[in-house]
Amino acid sequence: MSQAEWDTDDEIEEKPFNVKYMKRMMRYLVPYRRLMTAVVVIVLFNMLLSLAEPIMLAYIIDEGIIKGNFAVIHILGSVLLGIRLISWLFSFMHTRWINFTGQRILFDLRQQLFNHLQSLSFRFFDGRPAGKIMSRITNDTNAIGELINGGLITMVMETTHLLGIVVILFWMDWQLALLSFTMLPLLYWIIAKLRPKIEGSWSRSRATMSAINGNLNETIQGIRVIQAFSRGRINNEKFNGINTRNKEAFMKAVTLESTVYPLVEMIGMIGTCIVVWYGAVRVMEEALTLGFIMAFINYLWRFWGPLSALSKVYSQLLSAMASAERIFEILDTEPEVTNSSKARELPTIRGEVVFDNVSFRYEPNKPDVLHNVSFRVQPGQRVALVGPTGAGKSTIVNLLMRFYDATGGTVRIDGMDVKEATLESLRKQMGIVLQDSFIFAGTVEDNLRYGNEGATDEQLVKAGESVRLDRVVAQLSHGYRTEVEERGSKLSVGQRQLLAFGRVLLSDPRILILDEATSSVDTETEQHIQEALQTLLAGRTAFIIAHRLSTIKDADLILVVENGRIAEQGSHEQLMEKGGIYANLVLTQLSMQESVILQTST
Ligand SMILES: Nc1ncnc2c1ncn2[C@@H]1O[C@H](COP(=O)(O)OP(=O)(O)OP(=O)(O)O)[C@@H](O)[C@H]1O
Repeated sequence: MSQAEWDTDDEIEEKPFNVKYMKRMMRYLVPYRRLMTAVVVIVLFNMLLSLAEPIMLAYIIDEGIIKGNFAVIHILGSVLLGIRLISWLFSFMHTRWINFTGQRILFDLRQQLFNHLQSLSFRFFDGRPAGKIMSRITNDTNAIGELINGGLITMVMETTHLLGIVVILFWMDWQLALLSFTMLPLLYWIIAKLRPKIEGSWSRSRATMSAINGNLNETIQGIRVIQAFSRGRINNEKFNGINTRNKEAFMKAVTLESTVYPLVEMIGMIGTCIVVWYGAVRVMEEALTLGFIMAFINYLWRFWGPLSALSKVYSQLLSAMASAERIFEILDTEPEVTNSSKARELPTIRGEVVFDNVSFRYEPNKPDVLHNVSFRVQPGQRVALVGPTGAGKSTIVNLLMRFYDATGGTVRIDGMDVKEATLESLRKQMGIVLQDSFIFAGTVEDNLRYGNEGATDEQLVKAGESVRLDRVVAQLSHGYRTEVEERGSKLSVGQRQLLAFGRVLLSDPRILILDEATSSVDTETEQHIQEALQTLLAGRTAFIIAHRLSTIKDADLILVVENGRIAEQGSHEQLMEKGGIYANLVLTQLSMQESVILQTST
């Protein structure tokens, strides 16, 4: 599937039947093959029982009611009742089993997708909207689950039903059977003409519904910006447009459906009328019995049900094909960054980091964003990455964490190429705190333990104290057990930052990466963050994407990144002496600070 399909608003709802996908979907049934075989046997047996009913009814009429033979009425009546009871029991069993296997298949598929998604590299998520990935895991798995579960059983059941009815009708009276099928071509024509229109409207209704969901999602996520820009009225109009399209598509589908199905029934009725008329003549001629005609009409009525069920399963099948393609595309995407065949555990590291002529590009056909980057960091050194926005600072960090693999050159930690280390042993020894730290739903404690589930309570409290989180926690209603809600929405930006520091401190990484704390926090929190930082950085190699002069000045090594290159490197003093880009940057910052001081003091 092309990237373009991820980018479009409407996903293709149906695809032609594909044997390969079908076989692959059927594989999910394999673990439940015994249960499914039992279901098919029961369903077929039930079908045979139900096909016997009209014939028995005919016998009751002809031999019992007309001839006044109560024994026939009693015996066959009891048999009919018995059949109903058995059918009910079997239906109960097969519905339960189908639901059970259906849920299991959905469970397996969702689990497989979820596990796989977690192993996929950043590049996969770069170009794919989260909403669409989520919809694949929920809607598309449902579509597949419904098909391999209910749909296939319906197909087996209704095809046998249909065949059984046709055979019985021809066996009873082939001329009458042919006569009753005279309406079939008309019926076929109507269904073939109108069904795609109905399906099209339903598909539009679903597509507009997903646009409604997308719009709602964006509105809730972006409510602050929406209100700040007073976009309410414009957004209402936009939503009104999508909402109207959804309503119209739904109304069209319902109107078409309510026209087609009575039409189908009416045509069925015409077929039945022909049989009644012709049958009545033959009953009067005593060529056929009343019971016979009743049974014939009964079978005829049953003929339309399977036809309509099968046509529904067919469109279900085609939409499951589209879902299968999307799901298998995800499952077939191999993680780009993986453990190589000769990957080794990275022993406890000292923290020496070397970038040796490293180049990198995010996409194969795009230009490099890093060009021949080389530097060496000694264990325990503090490195500040500075440079304009888009220069490549985060990219350097991404390569160190192996979120992506360098396209040229090598990244070495303690002399070992990171590509030769197992991902887990590498990332376990690294810690990262981003500018906007992601906090998970759960308690403060859950978030702190995220990188070290086995930490003792004392370690937890100590980590909290070390990063000044204890003062925040003291104000919370349930201390460390306080729920912080999704994304830590109950905490301020600064508090979230301290929590993220605590989390990383408890995981005790050897190399630490920090996207320097935001400036959007108050002076007191800022001071706490600075103090927390000192504890956090002690004894570790640290990479700081630095914006504040104080952090930059204190660094052991400053890397000035510009246009994907290390334009300058050295200590503050060395770079100031050089009088290049860095010195200019510092002078600009200082003059800005001075002018702010001057402005506030006048
Ligand atoms: N996932 C991505 N896919 C494609 N291009 C990307 C991706 N991430 C970053 N880039 C591009 O790579 C270049 C370097 O980006 P990077 O995020 O490393 O810059 P930065 O120096 O960290 O910037 P900032 O200070 O604004 O965070 C930019 O031109 C950016 O557009």
